[in-house]
Parts: sequence; C-alpha cells; structure tokens
Amino acid sequence: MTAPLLSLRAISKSYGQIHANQGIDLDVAPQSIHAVLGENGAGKSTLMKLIYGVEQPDDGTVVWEGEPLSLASPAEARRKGIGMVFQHFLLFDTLTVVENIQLVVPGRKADLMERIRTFGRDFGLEVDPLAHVHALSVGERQRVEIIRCLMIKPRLLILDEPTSVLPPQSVDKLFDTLRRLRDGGVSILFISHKLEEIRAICDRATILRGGRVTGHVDPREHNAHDLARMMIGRDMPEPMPALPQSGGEKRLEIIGLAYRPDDPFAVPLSNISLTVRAGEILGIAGISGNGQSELAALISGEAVLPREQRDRIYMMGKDVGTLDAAARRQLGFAFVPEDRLGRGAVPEMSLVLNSLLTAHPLGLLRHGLVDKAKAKAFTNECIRQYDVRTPGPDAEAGALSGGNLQKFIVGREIMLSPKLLFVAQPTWGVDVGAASAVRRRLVTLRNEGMAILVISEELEELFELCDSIQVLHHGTLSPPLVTRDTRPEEIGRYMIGAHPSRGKALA
Ligand SMILES: Nc1ncnc2c1ncn2[C@@H]1O[C@H](COP(=O)(O)OP(=O)(O)OP(=O)(O)O)[C@@H](O)[C@H]1O
Repeated sequence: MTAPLLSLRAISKSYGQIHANQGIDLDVAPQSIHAVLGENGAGKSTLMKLIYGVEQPDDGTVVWEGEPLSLASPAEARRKGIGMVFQHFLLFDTLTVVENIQLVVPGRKADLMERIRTFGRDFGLEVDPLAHVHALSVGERQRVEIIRCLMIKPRLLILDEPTSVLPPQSVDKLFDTLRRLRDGGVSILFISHKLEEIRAICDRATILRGGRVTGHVDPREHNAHDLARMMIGRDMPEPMPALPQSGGEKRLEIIGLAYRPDDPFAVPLSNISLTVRAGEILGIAGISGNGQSELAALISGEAVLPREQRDRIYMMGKDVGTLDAAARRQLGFAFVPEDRLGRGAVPEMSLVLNSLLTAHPLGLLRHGLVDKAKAKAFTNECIRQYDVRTPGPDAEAGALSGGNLQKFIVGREIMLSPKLLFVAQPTWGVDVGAASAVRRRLVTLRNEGMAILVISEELEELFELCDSIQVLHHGTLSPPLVTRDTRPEEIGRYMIGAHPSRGKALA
C-alpha cells in the first residue's frame, strides 16, 4: 500500500469526564474519499477538530506526508494544506461574502470576487460575492464555506456533513467536484449521516462508536442497513405508519400572502397559500434561499406583517399576522428554527436555562423566579425521551454535539404539546437512528391530532413524513401535492421552477 497522506495513532481527547476520542487509529490514503461515520456524539467532529488544529490531542501521534505533525492552530493546518468546512458556520454575519473569504485567502477584492464567481459556475456553488452573510440562507452560507476552503488548494479537505443543507441537484454536483478534486490529488475526509451518500462517493469508511473506532470498511461492499447497524449497534426501527387522515380543524391557514422584507437581500414572498389541519403533516420542499427563512420568520412571528395586511395568517382560527412570537406561542404554537445555535438555543447557557426559553409557561417559573426543581425535571425528561447524549441538564448547550442539540430542541418544543408545531429541518445533522426516532415521534403526534408543518430540503424525509407537500420556489408556493400520489421527480421539477401538470394538485 502507498504511504498514507495522514496517519493517526492512539489519538485521545477528553473534555472533563467525557472521553470524546479514545485511542483512535486512522490512515487516510492519498487520493481517497474517506468517510467517518457514527452516531451523534460518537466523536467525529472532535476528531476532525484535532486534525485541523482547532484542538490538540491529549495523547497520540499524527503523521502528515511522512512527517510528525503537531498543529497549534487552523491557520497552521491550512498552511500545511489541510482545509475544513464545519458543520456550524464560521462566517461573520455583518461582512460580505468576499470580505469573509478575504479573511483567510489573500488577494485583491476584485480578483477574489472573480474567483468566487468562477467557483460558483464550475461547482454549482453560486453565491453573490457582495451579499452580506446575514442575508444568506443556511444553504448559501455553506456554499461560502466550501468555496473558501477550496480556495486554499488543500491536499486534505475535511467536510463535516457537507450535504446536509444542499438540494439533491447540488449534492450530485458537489460529488462531481469531490471526485474531480480526488482525481487531482486531494484526499477528502467526509463526515455524513447519509449512508447512501457514503456508499456513492467514499472508497473507505471508519466507524466510531462512543469515542472509539469500531471498524474500517469499504462502504461499497456493505448496504446502508449494514452500515447503520455497525454504527448504532442494533437494527434500525421501522418507520411509523400514518393513520388515515381525519380532516381536522384548520390550525394554520395562510391566504394569498405577499411580503417584501426590508432587507434588500431577502427573498420577497408572493402568492403564499397553505392550510395545515389537526392530524396532518404538511411539508414545504425547496432549495434553501427560495424564501424559506422569510416564510419561517413570518410564521414564527419573528417577523410580523404591517398593520394594513390583515386576514393573511391565521393560527387556531385567529388572525396572527401582526402578533409577535410570544403571542402566537400562547395560542398553542411551537417552533423549531433551522438555525439551532443562533435561534434555537443559547450556547453559553445550560440545558435547564435553554428549556426555560420556551417551556417557562409549563409552570417552570414561580412568582417570576425559576422553579429549579421543575425546570430540571423538565430538562431531564427531554434528555431521556429524546435520547440526548449529555452529562446532564447543567451541561452548556454549546458543548453538545450538533445532532444531540437538535434532538434537545425538537424534544423541548414537542413537550410543550402544542396544537400547531412548526419544524424547520427536523433532523438536520441527526444520525440515522435518532432521525428515525424523531420522525416516528412526529407521525405519532400527527396520529394523535397535532397539526405539523415541516420545512425540509430532504425530499426523502418529506416523503416519509408528510400527507402533502408544497414547493417553495423564488418566493412562491406551489399548490399542495398529495404525497402518496406524487413522485419525487415531480417535486424536483417544482423545485427548479419547471412546473409539471397540475393534475395531482389539490384544489
Ligand atoms: N467543547 C466541548 N466541551 C465538552 N464536551 C464536548 C465538547 N465538544 C464535544 N464534546 C462532547 O464530546 C462528545 C463527542 O462530540 P462530537 O461533537 O465529536 O460528536 P459527533 O460524532 O461529531 O456528533 P454529531 O454527529 O452529533 O455532530 C460528545 O459527548 C460531546 O458532548
């Protein structure tokens, strides 16, 4: 075998009592696409941070291109030719795309802008170099991260769940890009929970469980079911069957909504109509950046309609367009935002305090003071029911692995027993076992009569969950399509604006 590009031996890293990585051995071959897979909290991100110099191992050795390597910082890693795209974006919101890139890539602004456009065209990573990052969707932000990384011409590129926010078309394009990079001499470490993707693109895979390596395999020689079992140590649960629909009362109704946000980079919405009834899951499909954040803000109450726009958004039969988020929650509305660290949770605060953010009406406050025992009990229950892997309720939200924090936020909102639940990207970054548990839970709640609205870029997820699907494209919403009568390609055509016949659309 040719000498590995990167070789790890007996690498360990602990955070206090948590052994995030223990005695890890890993060889990355030149010109390979190497998957690292494992459940939420298995230690994947920690290992990548060690390789990229964000953190230093407590123990073990790293050999890079035949030489011992000890990295003090990511800047040093980049100089050595190691680049990384993180699961949580590291961009400055108030700067433009090109200014963010200029922070790590030397060069004149005009040249960089041209290169950004070229990357966009060549790799399907289109983004306006002069757009401010705060105005970009999650998907677009990720594109900036990927472009920024490719610009340093890495020898090893680490991608932490790169496809989680990309639409199917861009995933294919990204994979073409990655294959081209590999053929050109770059190795890629690829973290993903999507086992089919790993099988499609990776030539090796290392499986982690509880901070240790449990196996090295060629993923092409195993089916997704086998890989899932190696990863979670048991078989995957079956999807929960949806009971026939009851045609319950309208819990959310949006009627002919048009809205132009103040922000010049935001997507104006027009002709938005939808209805979610009790006992029904409606999914909104679409490529991010087509108005999802704007629509989500209007539904959640983070943005409110001007006074003259009456009779546009109804919740539980009440016109809520001009009401703020707190007033909507009082009506029985709960919301899981897509941006879990920015809006879903406060990273520096404990899980108990994060519970209070939205669950305080459940009697967690007494005379305006926190009822510590109750708040803790609520948090423990959420941790237990949603299998949140954490040392306990006093852990800081920011110390949880990405998928575990997502499980916590989804659990917290469901435990409010809302009449109407709105979830953006319900299983983003959640491992296959936990994702399936979250979906089963949503279907159970629907069967029990909850009205649920889901925004997701994952068509498979929408097909598994939803009774009907509408597609958001350029700020307008397609008519609802009954999921069981619709093929994914039809949704795909709406996603790119090529409208199919309206035959199967509901009135
Ligand atoms: N800064 C930190 N402080 C304390 N604990 C941490 C810190 N970073 C990670 N951990 C813990 O280390 C363990 C491994 O976390 P890591 O983020 O590496 O998992 P992961 O496999 O990447 O998970 P996911 O798929 O959810 O992203 C988890 O138990 C996590 O809570």
